[in-house]
Amino acid sequence: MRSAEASGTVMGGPRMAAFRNSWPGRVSVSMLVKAVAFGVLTHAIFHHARPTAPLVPLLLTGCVLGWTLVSFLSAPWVASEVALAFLTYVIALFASVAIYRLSPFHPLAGYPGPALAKVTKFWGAWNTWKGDQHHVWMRLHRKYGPFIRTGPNELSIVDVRAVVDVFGAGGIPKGEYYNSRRDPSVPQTLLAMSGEDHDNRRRLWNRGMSNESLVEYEGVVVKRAGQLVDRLREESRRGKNVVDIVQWINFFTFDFMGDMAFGGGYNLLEEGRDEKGLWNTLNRFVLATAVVGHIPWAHDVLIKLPFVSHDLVAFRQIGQKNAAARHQAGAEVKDLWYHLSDEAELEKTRPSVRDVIADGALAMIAGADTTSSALSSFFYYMLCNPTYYQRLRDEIDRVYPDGADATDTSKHDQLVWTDANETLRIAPPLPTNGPRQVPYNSQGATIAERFVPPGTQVYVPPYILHRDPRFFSPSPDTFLPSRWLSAKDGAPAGNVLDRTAFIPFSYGPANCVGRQLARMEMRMVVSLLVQKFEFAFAEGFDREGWLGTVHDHLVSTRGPLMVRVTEREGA
Ligand code: HEM
Repeated sequence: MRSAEASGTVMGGPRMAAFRNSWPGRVSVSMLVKAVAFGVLTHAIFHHARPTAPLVPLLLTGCVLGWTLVSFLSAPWVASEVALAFLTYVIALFASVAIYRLSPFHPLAGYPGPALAKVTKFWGAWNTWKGDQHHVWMRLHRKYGPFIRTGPNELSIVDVRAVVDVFGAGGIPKGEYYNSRRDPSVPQTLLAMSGEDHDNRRRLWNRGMSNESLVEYEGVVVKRAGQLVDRLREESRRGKNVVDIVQWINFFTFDFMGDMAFGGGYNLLEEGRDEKGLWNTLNRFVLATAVVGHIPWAHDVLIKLPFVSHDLVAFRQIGQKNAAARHQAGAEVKDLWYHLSDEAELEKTRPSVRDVIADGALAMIAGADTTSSALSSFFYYMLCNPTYYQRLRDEIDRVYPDGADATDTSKHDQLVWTDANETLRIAPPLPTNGPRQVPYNSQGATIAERFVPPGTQVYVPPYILHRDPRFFSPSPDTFLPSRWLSAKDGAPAGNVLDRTAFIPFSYGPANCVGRQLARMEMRMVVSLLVQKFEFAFAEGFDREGWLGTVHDHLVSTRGPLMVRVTEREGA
């Protein structure tokens, strides 16, 4: 039949046309075999060459190439045949990938996990989109144990030895996940760096977060915390005195980070509303980067789609604009910018403005959203636990009697119940944190005494580690601040069985550089607000439902937390 068609002897007749369109009856088996072979070959090439960033264009090129070749080899052909060949090629390609990832030949075959997770990273992207990655992984760890496969080349490990093996000095570097979050038009931020580059940039950040620097920033916290009290006082004097405490805390942390990082620029507390939608932009930015982090190869393509890129670009621009303005203005105070740009000229070479601007958006996200998340959770758990709330208030009234200045940080070491450890344990602001990646060009790594092959991304998720009875017992799922008290504070000892498992600020050389600042901020705000106000859940507020609004988008985002706020007598 093919030779007759090719010679043109039967071309064009109506019966022939009908016959031609009646595929798959007349499709040649050899053509299908070729399509399958090309699909498997494309997989083999991709597997070997490991194209990361531009995978999509390569995939498409491969598809088109396969299509053309199949079409050519099975010529003469008709459109329906080519369509079927192409479809067969694509199915064969994806089937080959899926079979390999599920097979005993895959290097991670020995690790348990759901089939979908083993086959595609879209599973992880979907969980992040929904915001419940921490809950999904928790269920899997409870089913399968400390090691689970959460992606084709990805593990989540809940073992205290992994904290040291992964995050400790000599641990595992950052990889594709962090690179994909990066704006290709600007230099890398501290967050995405590893090795020597990280050490060099981190030295500047460490200076900006040293004890001396924190003393400089205290005045800024005091000013903004005072402004927060004023605004809540105004609200408490209004009719229903019900406020969304999450929103006010957001405003506080955003304004404060703006002051500290860029010498000022945001005035959300003063305006009492977020007219420019900064928080929404921030939240969408956090979500977009978290989803893209799962599918790094898609970043270069997604970034070009206006509805995806809008928030990524908008937020980066806000951070970079403020950073540039601060650079122009020069140093008035020794803010974070002063240290990051080495205005004291302590380094051999000063970082370029572009380098410092790159850390602009990072400072806002890393500093504002995290602290806001921790403070919001603190208020939530405090209000859910009236006995704890009473103890906290008694302590603050004792340490700062008769309305004494509750911003006095010299008394912070007397604040036992005000410490936020239990909130950071039960609701870590980065519930699953970011992964590290065993380098491709390595021999693999040993993590918690198990071999992990090159290229594997490894998570050690704080949310799950913190609720593991091997490390926090009894009642790891219960908010129990007394577990952090030592015997001298009158608490039963032994509730924190292994402190290395407590990693809300991560661990090792790339742990949170701002943790002392965050703790100082939290103690100050809690002391001041609890001293001045009485808080209670607003009537009818769905307190159980609020937990469902907390989403794991790398940094956790949260919905409105409606509380009744009343001024305390004599406050
Ligand atoms: C309660 C508040 C905070 C929490 C729970 C928190 C948590 C964390 C965690 C878990 C990491 C490691 C991220 C990773 O490995 O991918 C991190 C890194 C970082 N944090 Fe925080 N953070 C908080 C507040 C702050 C503040 C106030 C700043 C100040 C700007 C800050 C700046 C940073 C920076 C720059 C890094 C990157 C460090 C590096 O890669 O060397 N954080 N934080």
